[in-house]
Amino acid sequence: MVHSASVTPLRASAPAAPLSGTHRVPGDKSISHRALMFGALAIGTTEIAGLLEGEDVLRTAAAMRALGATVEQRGAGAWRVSGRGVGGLVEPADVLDMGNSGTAARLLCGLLAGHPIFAVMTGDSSLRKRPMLRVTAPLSATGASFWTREGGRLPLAVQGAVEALPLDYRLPVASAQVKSACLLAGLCARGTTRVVEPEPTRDHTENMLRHFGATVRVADTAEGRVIELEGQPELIAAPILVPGDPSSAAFLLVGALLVPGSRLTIANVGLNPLRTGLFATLREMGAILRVENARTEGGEPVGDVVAEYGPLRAVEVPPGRAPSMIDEYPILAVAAATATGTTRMRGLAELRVKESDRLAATAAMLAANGVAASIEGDDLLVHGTGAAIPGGGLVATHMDHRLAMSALIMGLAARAPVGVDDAGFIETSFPGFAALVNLAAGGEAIRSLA
Ligand SMILES: O=C(O)C1=C[C@@H](OP(=O)(O)O)[C@@H](O)[C@H](O)C1
Ligand SMILES: C=C(OP(=O)(O)O)C(=O)O
Repeated sequence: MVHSASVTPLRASAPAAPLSGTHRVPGDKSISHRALMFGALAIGTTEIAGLLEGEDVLRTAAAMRALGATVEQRGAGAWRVSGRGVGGLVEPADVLDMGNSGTAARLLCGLLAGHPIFAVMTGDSSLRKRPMLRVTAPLSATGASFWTREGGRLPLAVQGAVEALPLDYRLPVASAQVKSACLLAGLCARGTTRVVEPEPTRDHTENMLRHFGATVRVADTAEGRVIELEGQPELIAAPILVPGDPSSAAFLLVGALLVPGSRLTIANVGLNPLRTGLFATLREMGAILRVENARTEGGEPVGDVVAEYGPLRAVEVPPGRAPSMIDEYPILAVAAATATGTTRMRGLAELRVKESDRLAATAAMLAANGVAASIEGDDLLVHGTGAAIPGGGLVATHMDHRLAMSALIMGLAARAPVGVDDAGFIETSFPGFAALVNLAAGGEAIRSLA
């Protein structure tokens, strides 16, 4: 289950045929983490269908087991979680290793803060560089104590609160992980936990809390979006249907926009409006991208997304859109590389603290393949070629799945093949990525570089 010590270099080149057919991508990563965590906190047995079986989510599954929940795989994507009730998690016997996953680590901090137990958490060398103070600082106000490595990095130790106090916290950055950590801690606290976000971020936590029976109020006010949770609810197990991950669908859909003659459908994609900023941006760029069979499933909007090849033009992406497409900038940059004109993506400071410094790494990925890109403050500028990307470069992925997938999609639309130094981290969020691209391309567009 864990990314092995060996690296997986891959190379992508223009496919012999356009991308076509109807395909599905694995389950949504954000919803999958939360399904396992809420299942572990609920009374009864939660049946999950469509769970993402990527390494990040498997880390969460292992952590929930270590905290006393029963977590079983029943079939492909079908998982069963028997929970311990809010406040019922037990002290783990060993260190919790969250691998490459920021979401798993930060949400778990919230969950642990509310339980009177001691735990130690670590992660891989990418996760150990990422800031945890953004959660440990607000969570300390519950009464929990955190000890982190210098700079607020993992490994960390936590002694959870005996009687957690409710938080009243205004997020300094737009982050669904920080919001969710506060709400998870608030489950164990007596009284109302209040979180204010400057910009709305993905609301899967709020939706799932309601789905399990908690009382959550959301109001848009002059100070931002205010979320209030009534503490110490009894969460009751409820079935969860995980839609396809729009952040994963993005790679194949952009591939279809870029490879001449393509027409591709990704069925069953989650279309929560707080996740669809990329699709809005691509449409502004002139992309032929439409939703068919729009429906609601398991409380989340879902649809089949169809993409067709066509020319793209540069746009300016406003900073306020970042939360709704925060993981999609590397693949948007690939689309922008083929567009006519210069695309400016504004307000991307948060990209510096992802699995890698995605702002620098995305610019370097483009530069290595003959596309001019620059960083001005927190903005990324991509000078589109208005034609095929030159390609021919080897991209350093820095343990970052989204860079690896973006670079490989770029290779499909480039004149010369594009290599990536290590595609192994794609397993964190999109198992089977290369095979699915090759299926859509009807041949080996992505192959081993070894
Ligand atoms: O809450 C979540 O599931 C996520 C929130 C985002 O992170 P931030 O909260 O740091 O913006 C996103 O980048 C990550 O992939 C998943
Ligand atoms: C940023 C990401 O995930 P996480 O923060 O969970 O590592 C991502 O999947 O792009």
